[in-house]
Amino acid sequence: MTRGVFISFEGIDGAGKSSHVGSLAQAFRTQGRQVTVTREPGGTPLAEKLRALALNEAMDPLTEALVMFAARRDHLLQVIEPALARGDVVLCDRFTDATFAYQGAGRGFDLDVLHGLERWVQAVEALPAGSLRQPDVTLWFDLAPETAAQRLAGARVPDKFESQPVEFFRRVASGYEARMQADPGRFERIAADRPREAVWQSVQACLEARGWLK
Ligand SMILES: Nc1ncnc2c1ncn2[C@@H]1O[C@H](COP(=O)(O)OP(=O)(O)OP(=O)(O)O)[C@@H](O)[C@H]1O
Ligand SMILES: Cc1cn([C@H]2C[C@H](O)[C@@H](COP(=O)(O)O)O2)c(=O)[nH]c1=O
Repeated sequence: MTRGVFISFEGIDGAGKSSHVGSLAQAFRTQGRQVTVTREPGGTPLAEKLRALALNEAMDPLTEALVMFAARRDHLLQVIEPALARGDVVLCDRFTDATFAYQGAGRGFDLDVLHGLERWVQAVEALPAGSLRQPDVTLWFDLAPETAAQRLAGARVPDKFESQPVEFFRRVASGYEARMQADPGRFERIAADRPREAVWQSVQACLEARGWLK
């Protein structure tokens, strides 16, 4: 049976991730793969309710981190693990790197606590004890916060995170950088300051190089 592949998309708000999720899903389907497209926080009825709270209600950083990980646990068990067991390609718009970047680096919340939560939440039955479910590859759309803000200006009503100042997103970007340094083999850094077609070429090239896309 074909092995499932778990691909996450990361970056600051407005970096241009979501624009490529649908195109990548189509590319995999054209090659005969079953694809599950999902997002975090969200992806299940419960996690979507938690998403609405996380994106719209003020809460302290620990509460925010717990809400993100609670949504993730439900999403992993209900959607991601069954899809990987079926052999699907799972395209997930954000995963745990976002928690380290936003709650950890952005809010300044304790990274040790986040590592602990990661260990609890991402231990799943399909993996040996001590292993955690992580994406096979993480596409990090790297864009200057000023450019992302310009792209988002007027595009939609900003939520709690999108309303944060540029300084917050500089810290978030440094959080992504730190996650990449800690696990360089998993990350692909995509220069997102180029026209959409050039960014798409890079996305395809990364997945071709790993042998997942022909
Ligand atoms: N390469 C690009 N050049 C210029 N504009 C772009 C590019 N890619 C996306 N955009 C535009 O930038 C805005 C943000 O794009 P998109 O929603 O894909 O970003 P995102 O990273 O998914 O953001 P969020 O995480 O906040 O949902 C949209 O208006 C989109 O049309
Ligand atoms: C998973 C996750 C997400 N966030 C933030 C990042 C974004 O501002 C929103 C999600 O909105 P999007 O339009 O779907 O990108 O949530 C976070 O702070 N922590 C997380 O773990």
